[in-house]
Amino acid sequence: MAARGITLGIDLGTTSVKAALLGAAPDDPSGFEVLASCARAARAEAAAESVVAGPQVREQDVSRILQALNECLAAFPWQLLRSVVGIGVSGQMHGVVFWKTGQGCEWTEGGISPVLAPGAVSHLITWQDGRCSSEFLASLPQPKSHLSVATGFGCATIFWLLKNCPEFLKPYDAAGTVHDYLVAMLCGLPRPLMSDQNAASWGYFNTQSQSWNVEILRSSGFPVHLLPDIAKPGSVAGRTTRVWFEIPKGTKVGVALGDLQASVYSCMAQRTDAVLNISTSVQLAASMPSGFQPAQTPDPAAPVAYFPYFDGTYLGVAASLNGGNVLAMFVHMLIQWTADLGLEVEESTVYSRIIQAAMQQTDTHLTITPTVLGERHLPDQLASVTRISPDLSLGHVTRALCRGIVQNLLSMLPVRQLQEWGVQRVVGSGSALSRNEVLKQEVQRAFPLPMFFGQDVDAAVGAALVMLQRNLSQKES
Ligand SMILES: Nc1ncnc2c1ncn2[C@@H]1O[C@H](COP(=O)(O)OP(=O)(O)OP(=O)(O)O)[C@@H](O)[C@H]1O
Ligand SMILES: O=C(CO)[C@@H](O)[C@H](O)[C@H](O)[C@H](O)CO
Repeated sequence: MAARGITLGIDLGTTSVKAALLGAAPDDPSGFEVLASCARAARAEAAAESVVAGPQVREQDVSRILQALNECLAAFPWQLLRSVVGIGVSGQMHGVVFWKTGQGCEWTEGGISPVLAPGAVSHLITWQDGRCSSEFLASLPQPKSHLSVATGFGCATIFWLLKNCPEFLKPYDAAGTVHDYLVAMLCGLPRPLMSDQNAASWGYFNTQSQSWNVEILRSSGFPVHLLPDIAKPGSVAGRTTRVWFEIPKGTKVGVALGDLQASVYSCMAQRTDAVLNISTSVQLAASMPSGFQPAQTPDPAAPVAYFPYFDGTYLGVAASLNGGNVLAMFVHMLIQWTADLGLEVEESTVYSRIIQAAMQQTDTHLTITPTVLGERHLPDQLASVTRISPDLSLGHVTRALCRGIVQNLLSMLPVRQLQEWGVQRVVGSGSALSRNEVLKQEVQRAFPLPMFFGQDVDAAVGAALVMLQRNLSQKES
């Protein structure tokens, strides 16, 4: 087993935290090997901290996220952790967490080495947060960016807090995504650093000039001091300030990446590959030709967005809000109905039974449009079920739900468009896909292109791979 030049990748996802240890493997066609990996459910959903926020709020408790991370790292062999020379971090995009500089975390004694615990830090207000209504978003200034602003985007959330509960922001002087927060804490950064991947996901960021829309924001009273400094994705943010789970003090930490870009990086072997990632949400992404520049005005009705990737390139992305989370909602509904009938059933049993039932039901007329959470380009269009026949078995419903998730995505980014971009093959990733044979079948049925399925810790592997391939030989920027 390789024990030199190991990189650690961490992905702070919506449902789970994942970590992977990677080593160089010159004899493998990929050039790397995954030495160990681990995933832990974060179970971080929390009630809103701000009293005015309504039922659409989606917040997560940062201490739960860090606890899941600690569990992942504790599960790795210490011999491998000792050889870590770089840490790459990615996570759920768009969301925002606030903290007080110098007091954002505490290092508590946890056995062999100190453990990171939250200090003066808010909840994470996630990308799934729905507090910004269409009317509220329409009242915000027009961004000078090719990306429009949706609910759950950091800058929209900050505007909402500013207008509805300005007191909430008072104790804090720094903000970032939750993965920017982790990087800032590991390195003791005096000001958070953010890659353009995450900055674009907050809104009011111009990817061409690589700058925030500071004037537009300032003239609307936005607290611009909360905007992080920008750094290149793939560059080094700093070095760890202490030994952490046997990882030596002074280890390089990369600027945090978006989970979308990190997943794509882990499995896009060629520029002609498209990546289909199904985890909590779903993304279908392909490389834009080098030199591609998106139109400079936002189009809120466009189902495809162009997100920054590496080295000034872009990904064309259909990012659906309705993916594995819709299946998870269905599973929780079944558990609740069963409980209402006086019975108890385990979540894992429900997943395996519904998947088994749908494997028996190879086709269905039932049609489910699964957009329970709306889509960013169609926030008010919710889910629907049509063509209901008397045979409404679990198998029919599960198959129709899986098919609906895939068809909804393809209605946003049709295969024809992928082919025009030169896509020749689709790589499937994400744990909602790898754990669900029915979803895989529906993906294979829907794509008239060769399909290849990757691993299920992709964003963590991507974050580690960026460190392995792009950082270790570079000087800090
Ligand atoms: N036992 C199971 N069998 C099959 N699928 C499952 C099972 N448990 C969870 N899932 C699916 O996996 C999804 C969670 O995927 P994952 O753990 O990759 O989330 P995540 O990485 O936190 O998401 P993201 O990276 O988008 O934030 C759930 O939404 C659900 O659809
Ligand atoms: O699914 C996510 C978090 O678990 C998001 O970060 C998505 O990756 C993101 O919404 C999308 O890819 C781009 O908008």
